[in-house]
Amino acid sequence: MTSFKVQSDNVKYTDDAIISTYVYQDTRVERKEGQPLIVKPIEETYMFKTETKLPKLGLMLIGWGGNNGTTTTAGILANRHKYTWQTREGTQTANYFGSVTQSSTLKIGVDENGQDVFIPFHEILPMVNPDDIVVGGWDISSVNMGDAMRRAKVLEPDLQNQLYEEMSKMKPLPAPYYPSFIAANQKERADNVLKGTKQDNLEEIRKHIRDFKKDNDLDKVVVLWTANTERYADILKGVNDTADNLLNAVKNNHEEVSPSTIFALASILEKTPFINGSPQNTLVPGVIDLAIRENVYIGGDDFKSGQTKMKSVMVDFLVNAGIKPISITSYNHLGNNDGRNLSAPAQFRSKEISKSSVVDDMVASNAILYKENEHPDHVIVIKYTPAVGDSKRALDEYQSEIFMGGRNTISMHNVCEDSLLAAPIIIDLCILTELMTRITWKRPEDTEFKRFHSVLSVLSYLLKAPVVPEGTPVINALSKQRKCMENIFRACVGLPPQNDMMLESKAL
Ligand SMILES: NC(=O)c1ccc[n+]([C@@H]2O[C@H](COP(=O)([O-])OP(=O)(O)OC[C@H]3O[C@@H](n4cnc5c(N)ncnc54)[C@H](O)[C@@H]3O)[C@@H](O)[C@H]2O)c1
Ligand SMILES: O=P([O-])([O-])O[C@@H]1[C@@H](O)[C@H](O)[C@@H](O)[C@H](O)[C@@H]1O
Repeated sequence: MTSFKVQSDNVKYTDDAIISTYVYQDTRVERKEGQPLIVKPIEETYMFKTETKLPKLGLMLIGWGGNNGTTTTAGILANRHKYTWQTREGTQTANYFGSVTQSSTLKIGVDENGQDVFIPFHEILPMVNPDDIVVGGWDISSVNMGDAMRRAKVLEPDLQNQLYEEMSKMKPLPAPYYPSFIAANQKERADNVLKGTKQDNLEEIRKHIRDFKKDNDLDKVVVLWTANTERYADILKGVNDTADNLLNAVKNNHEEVSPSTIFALASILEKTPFINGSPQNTLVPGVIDLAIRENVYIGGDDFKSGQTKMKSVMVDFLVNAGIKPISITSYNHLGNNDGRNLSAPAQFRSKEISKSSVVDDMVASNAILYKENEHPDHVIVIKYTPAVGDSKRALDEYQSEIFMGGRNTISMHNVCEDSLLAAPIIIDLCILTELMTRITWKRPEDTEFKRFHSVLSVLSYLLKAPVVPEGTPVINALSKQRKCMENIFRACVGLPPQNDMMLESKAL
């Protein structure tokens, strides 16, 4: 339900859609060697159509029995049942804190007194209520969700006890397990494994998706990978470089096709969006090629939940303040199973790549501070320390060059409760991906509305290493990512972008 109505000739509300005409204002720059930049304001008119009927939505988690999967499931159930539970600080009520759609707001405008008016983010456009999401999924561990929640040791016992009976009835579907892709220390969990060839696995997973949709009477499903971090797959010409080659590679049981890529293919072939919450390169070129061909949304990589999210704020602030970060040392230790998996070099390398690339756009934006190809020293360390469990400790040091050769050092200790930070992000990824399936666009002169590009870069705010359409820029600065998402949704209801100029309170 939305709590506002836009009064404008550019917005039409029909029984089942919101249709807006939006003038996109931007600037185009012409660069000529040795010449001043020529900067031209441009205007392009778009039309957006947002279907307003909400579907019955399912979320199929791969790695359902993990810390993130069980915490996400528990959080949705606790909110749905409005559970409260005792903690040392007193009675706690279920909430969706950490979810940008459920617990953040956006400025919709100013009132007659010039006061800002804010609405809940999820009211800008009709979005599915997370309480209503039906959760299911797969795990190579057969443990039911009640026992897996207990194994995760994330939630307060009083809440676990209230959820246990309902969650213990939830059993994960079997999944493909190809040992070379995750750490050897995960082998002992793998007692719920699909047998047969990769082609058999692909067909079985496709059937799982169809059955889940039918058995729960769902209109739509989103498939999301929150299983363990895999090693990178080699990108091989003739194997995973195109859709047809990749589908052939599956038929040929090729070693380089990972479980996560099998899930991505199955989702796409079932016309179901697929999101990769981990850092490995699940979305190989062949997957992207197939998603485009089948007009299905995909997104990734790697939830942006804690240490990296903070980094994409800190570096944005420093560089935009004209301060030059010269070293970023990011260390963390954690004791959950993800940390155990990451203690293996190949799996750590996947995470190191996604955590390292997060400052590139901010550094590249300031040629005053950084010469071409100059970067801050950037070190990533992750250590497995069982004693801290899911309560990951991140210790970061930002050393920067300041005025007249001075040095500024910012040290930060950030206790990121990994799953309590990741679960709301998983919920947002599900809700926003579903929303995007209801938004289409066209130019006024076009006859048909069409979907956005299959690679959903609008989800970047939620991801450490955003996958974007080929040839388009990767944005990591958190403020830019949030503004992009918010302003696209504002455009869908015919509103201009939030520009924070507040001229009405200056040009007095
Ligand atoms: N803040 C965060 O927690 C955070 C942030 C970013 C990314 N991630 C990523 O999310 C993922 C999950 O994190 P977690 O803490 O829940 O880990 P976890 O180890 O608790 O859960 C992963 C689950 O995946 C299962 N699994 C492994 N391979 C599988 C396969 N092929 N098919 C189905 N299930 C499989 C495991 O049995 C396990 O239950 C990891 O890849 C992690 O890097 C987490
Ligand atoms: O999101 P973030 O806190 O920067 O990154 C986290 C890493 O620091 C952590 O080691 C890993 O276990 C989590 O999966 C997550 O990726």
